[in-house]
This record gives sequence, structure tokens and C-alpha cells, in this order.
Amino acid sequence: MKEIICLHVGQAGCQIGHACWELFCLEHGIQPDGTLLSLNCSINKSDQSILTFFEDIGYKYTPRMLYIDLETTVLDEVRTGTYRQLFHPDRIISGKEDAASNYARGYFTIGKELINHVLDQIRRIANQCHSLQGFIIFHSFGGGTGSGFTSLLMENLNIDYSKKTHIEFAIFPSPKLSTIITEPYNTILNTHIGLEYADCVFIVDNEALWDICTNLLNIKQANFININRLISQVISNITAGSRFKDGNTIDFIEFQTNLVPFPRIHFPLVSYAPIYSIEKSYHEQNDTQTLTQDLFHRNNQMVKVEPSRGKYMSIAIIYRGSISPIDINHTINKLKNDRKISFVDWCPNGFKIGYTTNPPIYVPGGDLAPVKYSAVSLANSTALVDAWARINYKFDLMYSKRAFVHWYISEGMEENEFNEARENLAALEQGESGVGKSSLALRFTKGQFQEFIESTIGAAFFTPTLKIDQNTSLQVELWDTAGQERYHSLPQMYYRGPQAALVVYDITNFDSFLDAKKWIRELRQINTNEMVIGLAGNKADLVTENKRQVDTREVVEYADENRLIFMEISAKLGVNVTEIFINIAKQIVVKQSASTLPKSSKKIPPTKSKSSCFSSNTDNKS
Ligand SMILES: Nc1nc2c(ncn2[C@@H]2O[C@H](COP(=O)(O)OP(=O)(O)OP(=O)(O)O)[C@@H](O)[C@H]2O)c(=O)[nH]1
Repeated sequence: MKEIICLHVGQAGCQIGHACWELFCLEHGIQPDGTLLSLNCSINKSDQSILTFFEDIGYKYTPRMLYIDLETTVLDEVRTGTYRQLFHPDRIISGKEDAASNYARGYFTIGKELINHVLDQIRRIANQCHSLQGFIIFHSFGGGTGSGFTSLLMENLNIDYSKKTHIEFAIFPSPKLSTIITEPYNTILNTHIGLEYADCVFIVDNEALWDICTNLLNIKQANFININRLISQVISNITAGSRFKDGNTIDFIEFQTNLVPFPRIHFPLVSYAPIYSIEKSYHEQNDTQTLTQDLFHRNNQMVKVEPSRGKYMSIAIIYRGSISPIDINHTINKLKNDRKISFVDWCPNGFKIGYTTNPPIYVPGGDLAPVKYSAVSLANSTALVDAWARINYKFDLMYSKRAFVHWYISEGMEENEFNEARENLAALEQGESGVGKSSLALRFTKGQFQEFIESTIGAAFFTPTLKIDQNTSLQVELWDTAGQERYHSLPQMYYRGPQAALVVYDITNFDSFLDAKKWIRELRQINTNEMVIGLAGNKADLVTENKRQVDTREVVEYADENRLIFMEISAKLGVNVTEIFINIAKQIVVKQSASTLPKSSKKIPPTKSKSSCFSSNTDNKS
């Protein structure tokens, strides 16, 4: 038996916990006091998989979990509520004071007072396990406890249980359901830690859930009870493979292996189907094909992003109910053949399918209609970049004025941590949206291309050699610098004396061309006429997909006026990549020959662009 321990942190984590345990109890035939409903219920004592989430203490079952909140109100409701006898009282841990929406209070001050007690309780639960598989942590990104205390907990879990799996279900902030102004800070500070310590984070966006409640379930004024019940159905589907062994189930380790191609890209986009109310259920078709198609519709997604703006790296679908495996295969093959779903080039067939015959359960009084089948998809998609961009933008607006930062500093946090966290998050936002200068550097120096390349933080350095003609080769010092605005000051360090710069824009993004112009203006100011400047319009391969936003003629005109070496290139296909570097190098050689400087060993310093900066260093062997 591979046990899982659930940790519910903060108000959101604990309230989602109520909904989940209510549903798990219904699914496993467990009554609110922990005893089994009856011997003839569908799940009986011989089914050992119940023990993944519940502990058998002889006369009843008790959830393998902890409720943790820094203040007591939410947990007092559990202590006095219908399920009070289900939970072990020691596993409901509350403090006296909340974190006041401040990550630093959850992490440094108030959180520190509670952490040892929490770790003790976790140790006790872990000691009861036969073979602990890992932890699921439920929390919000936006709350002080949900963000700060979760970070503290994750760091400690990774000391004590580094080999175990750490999965998170995290609530992404939505202004519609929350008025916490500091949520962007808390979200980014928490994600910064999660990037390192979590194996997989399933994000649930309250705004998407609000829309689902309003549009698909006709709920006039959705509240957290409606939203949490919906979330619990999704979580139930995702964990069904670990809780029921009756089909071709996927457990947590398999998720991770199949969904996370790179350790930091671990935020699968969650979708659920079917979602309809009891009134509508009489008119809806509920077959495998409709179910599967709905999973790829933006209305059924748990995060508000446009799926067609991204590409999939991997997709796991888990079906529930007595669906025939032949039907599933047929549907997935059709999905692949229709080519409506586009995968990244390096993972063209990334489907992982699981199913459990155990059907979804209707919660009495719930909003979702009772259905025979359901499905959840977990998709690692580059479309999620938009969600990160939204939150990063809000962070930048506040942080540019250092608004509210003093509250964090007064709790013991250093301001530098804001910068570090934000830089770390830049990589997630960048995704495919970068202009492609790092891809260009990779193609040029190693002849390789990676569909998903992490954005440059600071600067990267290469020393390739360029063969200009049979007699001349040039050793180049190439600096690939981060192009984001916040690094504007950084390239100044490299500017002293560069001989060339290559500025890169993305032909499918007009703003990137405007940014490129800005960089060129700045380069000219710093280096007057000395520097050879190249301008590369990257992603030329996307022209065939009608994605061009920057007109070549306009750029040619601009390049002529500004004496730039201009070429449209494709780092992906390797088109014009070496050529543009050679053209720049040739012009450097011409300038060198014209100057009085000796021909050997000359330095070409760094350069920059909207999202890139390179500097080079020449060895001219004639
Ligand atoms: N889906 C969902 N979101 C919730 C719930 N309760 C709060 N939230 C969201 O969670 C965020 C606030 O976090 P909370 O969990 O309330 O705060 P906390 O972690 O207890 O932290 P402090 O109150 O600062 O100690 C906001 O984005 C809320 O919209 C809930 O029951 N369900």
C-alpha cells in the first residue's frame, strides 16, 4: 500500500479540504463518524486502496491528513461540524493569529511558531504508513498562510522527506473573489519556492471556476461552497487512480513522469467534464467523444487561458465510469488525427491515458448533475504562460512603487527576496513568448533548438569561432543577455568597448520590433558609430502559419536608415543564423582593417537586444 498524506493549509486549503473529504467519504462509503456505511456498499473492507487516503484504526477510518490554519475560525467549524468525529483532533492545528495576507508573516513570524508542531504531527502520520508515497498540499497562492506557511512547510518537507512526491493544488488569485491587494506578491513569493520544491502544481483559478459556476451551472451568485465542491470533483478524479484499483489507473508517480518534461515546468492545466446542472443533464450527451472534446474547450478549463495560444508538451486524461477502453482508444486516435491539438515538436504524441471503472459520485445538494462518466485532463501547455504574465504584470506595477513592501520587511523579509522571486518567475512567463535570442544563441553555438527554452536571467556567455572565409576565422565572445526591462541596467556592464551587437525581434510580435528599436537607439547613444549592429527578425518559419505582424519592407527601410545588417532568420530551422553572424563578423573585419589597430586578438564586447544582447571577442587569424 502506498499512502498519501494530505496537508490543508490556510482558509482556502482547509475549506477545499471539507469538500474533498465529504466527497471521498461518500465515494468510499464512509459515514461522517468514520464508520463504514454498510457491508454491502460498493467499497468494502477488502478493498485495500481505501488505505491510500484513510487510516484503518479498527472500528473506523480516519483521514490521513492535517488541517493547518494560523487562525482558528475556519477550523472551529470543522471541530463542531458534521464531520467532527471523522478527523483526529490532533490533526486539526490552528494558531491564534492569521497571517494578515502577508507572506512574510506566514513564513517568518507567525508561521515559525507553529511549524515544529506541524512537523511533529506529520511525522506521527508518516510513521503509521507502510510505504509513504508522498504529500498533497492544498493552499491558496494569495493568502498569507496559504503562501507563506506553505513555503515554509515545503522547505521542511524537502529536508525530512526529500525522496517523496510533493504535489500541490493551489488556488490562483482572482479579483472577482478576493479583495486581497497583496496577492500578486504572495503568489510570486510562494511560486518561487514551489518551483524548487514541488514536483507538480495543479493550479485552479478562482475566476475560471466562478465563470463555470455562472455560465455552465447557472448559479447566480457563486460562493466558495459551490466552487469548492467543483474543485473536489476534479481532485477526486485526479486521485481516483490512487484510491481505486479497478481499471487502468494512473498513480501519482506516473503523473509526474508523464507530465513534467523539465523539473520547473510543472504546472499542468486542469480541465474537467462533464459540467452541467441537473436541469440541463436531461438534454446533454455524455459519451466518451463528447466528454473528451469538452476537456479541450476553454469553458471547461480550471485556469483562464486561451488553449489555442499554446502548444501541449504532454497530456494525461483520466476517465471514470464504465467506459470501454476501445472507445477511449478510438477517441484519442481521432483527436490525434484531427490535429486540432497541437503538440510541441519534440513530444508529438504526449498522451497518457488512465481509467477507473468507479463512477463519479453525486453530492446531495450539489450543483453538478449525477453522471455515469467523467474525465479530467491534465495538460502541460505553454498556454499557461499567459496566466503567469498576468500575475507578473500586477506584481511589477506594485513593486515598481515598492507599495506594501514595508509590511514584508517588518516581518523579517529582505527586499532582495522580491527581486529573486520575480526573476525566477520570469522564466515561466517567458515560455515561447520570448523573441528567441537564446534559441538563436543555442542554434548558432551548438546547432540545436529547444522548443521550450527558459528565459535568460542576467547573461549567458559563449565563445564560438566563426569561419569567415578560407583564410579568416574569428573567435567571438558572445554574451546572450536577458532582454526584459528590469535588466536594462545590466548590459551597461558589458557595453564598454563591444564591436558588435545583434538585436533580435520576433516577426510575429509587433511590440518586439518597437522594443528592438528602443535597444538600437540606446546602443547608438552608448557607442556612437563604432559598433556594428545587426537586426534579426526571428521566427521566420511562422510566416507559413500566417502569424507575421512585422512587415519586412518597413524593417528594411528602418535598417537602411540606421546602417543595420538586417536579416529575417529562423532559430528553429537554422535559417540565416550563421549567415547573420558572418555578415556582422565580415563588417567587423572591414572596420578593423580600416582602423589603425593591430589585426590580432581584438575584443568584441557584448551587445544587446530587446530580449537579447550578445557581445563578442575576436581573434583574427589571417
Ligand atoms: N477556491 C477557494 N478559494 C478560496 C477559499 N477561501 C479563500 N480563497 C481564496 O484564497 C485567497 C486568500 O487566501 P486564504 O486561504 O483565505 O488566506 P490564508 O491562507 O488563510 O491566509 P491569511 O488569511 O492571510 O492568514 C483568495 O484568493 C481567496 O479568493 C475557498 O474556500 N475556496
